[in-house]
Amino acid sequence: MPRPATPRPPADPPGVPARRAALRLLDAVLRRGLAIEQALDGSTQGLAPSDRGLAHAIAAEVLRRLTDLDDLIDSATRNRLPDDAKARFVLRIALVQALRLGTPPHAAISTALPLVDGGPRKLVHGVFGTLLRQNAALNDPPALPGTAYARIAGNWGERVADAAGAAIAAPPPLDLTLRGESEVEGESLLPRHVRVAAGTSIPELAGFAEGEWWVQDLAASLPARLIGARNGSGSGRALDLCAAPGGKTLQLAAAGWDVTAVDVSESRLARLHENLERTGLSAQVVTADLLKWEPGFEADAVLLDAPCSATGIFRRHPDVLHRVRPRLIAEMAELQAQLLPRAARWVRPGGLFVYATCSLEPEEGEAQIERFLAEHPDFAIDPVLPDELPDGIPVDPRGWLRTLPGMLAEQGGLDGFFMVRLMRVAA
Ligand SMILES: C[S@@+](CC[C@H](N)C(=O)[O-])C[C@H]1O[C@@H](n2cnc3c(N)ncnc32)[C@H](O)[C@@H]1O
Repeated sequence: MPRPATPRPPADPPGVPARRAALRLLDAVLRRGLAIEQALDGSTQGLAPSDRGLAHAIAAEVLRRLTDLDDLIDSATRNRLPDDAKARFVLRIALVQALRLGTPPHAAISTALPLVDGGPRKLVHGVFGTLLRQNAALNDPPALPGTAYARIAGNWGERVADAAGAAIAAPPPLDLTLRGESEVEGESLLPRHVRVAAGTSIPELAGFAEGEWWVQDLAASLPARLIGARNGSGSGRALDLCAAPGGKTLQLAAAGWDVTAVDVSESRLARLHENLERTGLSAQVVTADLLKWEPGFEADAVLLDAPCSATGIFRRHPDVLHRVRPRLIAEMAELQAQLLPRAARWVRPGGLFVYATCSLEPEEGEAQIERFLAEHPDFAIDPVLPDELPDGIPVDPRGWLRTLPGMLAEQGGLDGFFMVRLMRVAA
């Protein structure tokens, strides 16, 4: 006997699928501890690119404003909603659209209510309506989550933590690294750098299809700059370790190095291949786990852009403010401590070794290098020079570079990074 067909759930009305995807993204970050980028494909399957973009924008803005959104919600509920209550998630999505993203309130709430499913629709509708009637507003600049604020303030002081709050108030500008001498309109803070306004459409900008530039935060462009151009005769060999998606590989290749780029992630290396193709630059690309791989040669320059907690890139990836915990920082520090001495072995005597992380945590930067130098007397710091940097970024007296929230604030800021240039000297 044919089985009776299971009734299909009714299709979502227009506008709802993007909000449902935003809900899935927030669940992935806040309840499962994933990065937005990790969850994006799975959470937005089947959506048109514009809806995928909208889902991402809603989730990212909720994460920038989460503390203030929750304070508003708590001010309008008699019994505090649990942190993981569906109703709280749906209210965050509706409120952020009405208060931050310019969505008309009736559209924000009517596309959010279906997400409550069998839950308390009346409560969600009521809290949303109450807050809008009270002309509720979100703080500017936004408050960081308490744990993130305490960690930044503990490491770098309250001024830096306050600057981090200010840095997420608006999307940051976009930095382009130029392959050669091409002209792109915008502010240039270093040679081969141009800064364009947030929201600029990348594919429509002149020179994109021709591969004349690539998007790379100004701070992220500094480690490869510390290696510099390959001058003189012969082919200098550079190892770019943890290379994907390849911003630094492109810089090294454009500067004349014979680059071997290594990364363990095939999907991220696929983007590196696309980037090489678009820019017409070349590199040998190796898929390998650096804890096992051996290059079989000593390089003139080695760049290790180590995997890290990524707390320095919170402006574009606000999920790190919520999901990075001390345990993840400790795990990353352990991995870095294993990668550093391996990478160092592959630097020829007299060669350069640059270590970088996009983290605000001293455990992943300063502490790694202090320990490495104590254990490797054949390496010494080759201090970063002020004229290698944009005005307004100080070199640490110990010769390394630490970029922090608040630096270059008037020009739009830059990501938080640690980087150091070492030279292999005789032991
Ligand atoms: C900070 S990202 C690299 C960004 C890249 N350098 C750029 O400029 O585009 C760190 C990279 O380390 C890679 N990675 C993590 N563990 C690794 C390992 N054991 N061996 C090789 N690569 C690894 C990750 O796949 C990730 O692509």
